[in-house]
Formats: sequence, C-alpha cells, structure tokens
Amino acid sequence: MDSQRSPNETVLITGGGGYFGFRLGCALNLKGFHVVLFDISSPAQTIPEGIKFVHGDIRHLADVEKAFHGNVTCVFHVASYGMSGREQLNRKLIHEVNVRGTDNVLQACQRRGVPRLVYTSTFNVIFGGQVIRNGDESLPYLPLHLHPDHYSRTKSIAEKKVLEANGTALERGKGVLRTCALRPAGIYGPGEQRHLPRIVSYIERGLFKFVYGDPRSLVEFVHVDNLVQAHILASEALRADKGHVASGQPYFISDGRPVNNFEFFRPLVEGLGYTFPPTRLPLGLIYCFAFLTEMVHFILGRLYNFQPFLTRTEVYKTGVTHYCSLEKARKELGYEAQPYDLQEVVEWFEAHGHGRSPDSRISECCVWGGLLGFLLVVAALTWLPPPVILLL
Ligand SMILES: NC(=O)c1ccc[n+]([C@@H]2O[C@H](COP(=O)([O-])OP(=O)(O)OC[C@H]3O[C@@H](n4cnc5c(N)ncnc54)[C@H](O)[C@@H]3O)[C@@H](O)[C@H]2O)c1
Repeated sequence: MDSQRSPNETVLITGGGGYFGFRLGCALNLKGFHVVLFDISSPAQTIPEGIKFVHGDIRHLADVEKAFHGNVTCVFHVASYGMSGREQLNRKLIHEVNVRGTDNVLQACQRRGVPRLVYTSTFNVIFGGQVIRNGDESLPYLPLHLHPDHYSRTKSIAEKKVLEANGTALERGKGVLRTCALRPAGIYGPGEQRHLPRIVSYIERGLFKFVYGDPRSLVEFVHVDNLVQAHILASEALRADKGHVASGQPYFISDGRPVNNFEFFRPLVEGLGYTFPPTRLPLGLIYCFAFLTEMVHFILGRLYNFQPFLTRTEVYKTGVTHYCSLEKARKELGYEAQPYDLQEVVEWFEAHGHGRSPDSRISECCVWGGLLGFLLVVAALTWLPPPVILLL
C-alpha cells in the first residue's frame, strides 16, 4: 500500500482496538491512509489524530456496516475472540465472533463494493499437536474435529470462508472481491496485552517454577511490526498491478527463527531480574494437568470464571515442535522479517513498574531465611520433652 500512489484510500480494521489491529492502524495512518478502527473495546492507547474509532459489535451486521466510511478500498479483518486463557472456554461467544463476525464482514464488503480483504488467521488452522518441521501452505487444514480448542476450529472455518469468497462479485457491478489470509505465529512486542502480562504475572507470583517438554522442541513467534509489514504487503499483493498474486492465498508469517518456547522467554525472565527455572517436567504430565484444569473450569466456571493456569492448546502450542517456511510469503509478498529481540519488551515492563528490585531480592532472602529458621526451631522443639516445652 504505497501512500504516494493512493493517499485518499480508506482502510477499515476490525479488531482495531486490540494490540495488533491498533499497531497496524497507526502504521497505515503514518503512510497517509484514512484509517477506521472498528472494535467493541476502545484501544488501550490514545488514538492518534487522523484515525477514526467506531465502536460496535462484529456479531451485528448493522454495526459492521456503520463502520464503512468513505471510500474503503481494503478491510483488514483482525477481530477475534477466544485465543487464550479462560476466553478459550466460551464456545458460544467464540463461534459468534469468529464465524458469524466473519460472515458479516464478508457480506458488508460485498454490499459496499470493497475490493480487497486481508484476514488475520493463525498457524493453528493446520496444527493440532502434531510435529510440523518447516511446513508450508500445501499442508491440509487440520480436520475440524481434531482441534483441541474452539478458537482454532472457528478460525479455520473463518479462514476457509474468507478464501472461498475470493473472486465473488461485488454489488452494483463494482468488480470482484479479492481475499487472502495471513497465518501468524505467536505475536510479541512492547505493550502486548494477551500473553506477556500473563507470563510476567506468573513469574512475579512465583508460579514460574518449571519448564516442560523436550528442550529441542521448536516453535515460532512474530514481532508485531513484522506482522504489520506482512499485512501491508498482502494488501498490495491483492491489487491488479501486482497481478492479484495473493488472491485466494494463505501465507504463514513469523520472524523465521524457530526457537524453544521457554528459551525465547529467557531474556524476559532474566531481564526482569528473576531466575530461569532449572526444573523440566514431562509434556504429558502438563497436558494431563491442563485437561484437569479445563474440566474444573467446565464444572465451576459458571460460579467463578477463574483464569486456568494453562489449557491443552497452550501446552501444545508451547511444547510441541511446529514451525513453517516463509518461502511463499517472501516470493509472492516480498516479506522479509526484520530482526527483533525481547529487549524492548523488558524495557516496556520495567517502565510499567515491573521487575524485581535488589530490595525485593533481599527481602525475599529474609523471608526464606526466616522460614528456614522457623522450621529449624519447630524441628528442634519436637525433640524436647513436653515439660520443657511447657516451661518455655
Ligand atoms: N496474539 C497472538 O499471539 C496471535 C497469534 C496468531 C494469530 N492471532 C490473530 O491475530 C489477531 C489479532 O490478535 P491480537 O493479539 O491483537 O488480539 P486482541 O485480542 O488484542 O485483538 C482482537 C480484538 O478483537 C476485538 N473483538 C472481540 N470481539 C469483538 C466483537 N464482538 N466485535 C468487535 N470487536 C471484537 C477485541 O475487542 C480485540 O480488540 C486475531 O485475529 C488473532 O486471532 C493472534
């Protein structure tokens, strides 16, 4: 999307109040596009001048249509629900947002004559816990019944709907709709609100006491700005002057550096002053634990909607090797992942009051020292005869 070429275009971003959607909106705004963010929640940050925010629920077609302002030439459909934690267990809402919401977006594009739609999908559409090394886009979708979670299943249904809509006629003879889907790995970057604060809270509460799985298992991540770059390139690649090369196509998008999940987070743990846990547990044990947690949530969740420590999908996503080739994205979109690390994430958390201070380390030592002393005294007392204890 070259701002020199098309400064009067308007782009609409569903889920534009979320972490990635907002970052994409800001990048497009800087390139000179008119940006409309559509979301049920407002962005956490101040909305820059020139960006319009429309509040609405993607489950309602009327809400979606009201977001189409001006000459919308591209929709980035980013909104989704149910990706992680307790959200993953709300099947009804997940379906309504991810599937019905996508139907609404497609319908609105067709009615409003929007020629391009980029869908933010996920690696999960092909992954259900099986080992994947250097997979590519020829991999079949995971059969729907094999998805351990409803989010992945509904993202898969939605991606298919989006890609099948490629080439369908727009109303009032305005040509055809061109669509493509990007399948990002786990997103990270400064200010990320979904995974990183949860990890940091586990670290701070002393719950990050072990890692699990094979240390040689490899997964992938994508820096938010690499993903922004990929979306902008994908939108361009749907244009006529790019031969509509991305039409009807899915693309895996990552930083292109497979890494062990826990090693990836080591700089964050140590950067915030904590010790990386030396204990490693078997994946199967953690999977059973996640299964039990989900069962307990299923039974008690209506009374108390607690945050499960881990879900089965999260165990797979973090502990089973799955990474994919970027070849297709490089060749067809011109995507080149830029190198990033977790330093700016560490700085972001430090700037927001996180990180273990030397004082807290000393007071923790005092607490542990005190606890040890107390246990020694109790142990010594158990050896004394009862009359002596009564005299004390
Ligand atoms: N975060 C990751 O690691 C990751 C990995 C792979 C794919 N993805 C995909 O990337 C996209 C962006 O992820 P993110 O991390 O920015 O998530 P996010 O949760 O920050 O953003 C999603 C947005 O969708 C909005 N939304 C939910 N229900 C809505 C509704 N009924 N109506 C309107 N808006 C609604 C939310 O309010 C939120 O702002 C999603 O489509 C997600 O499936 C994310």
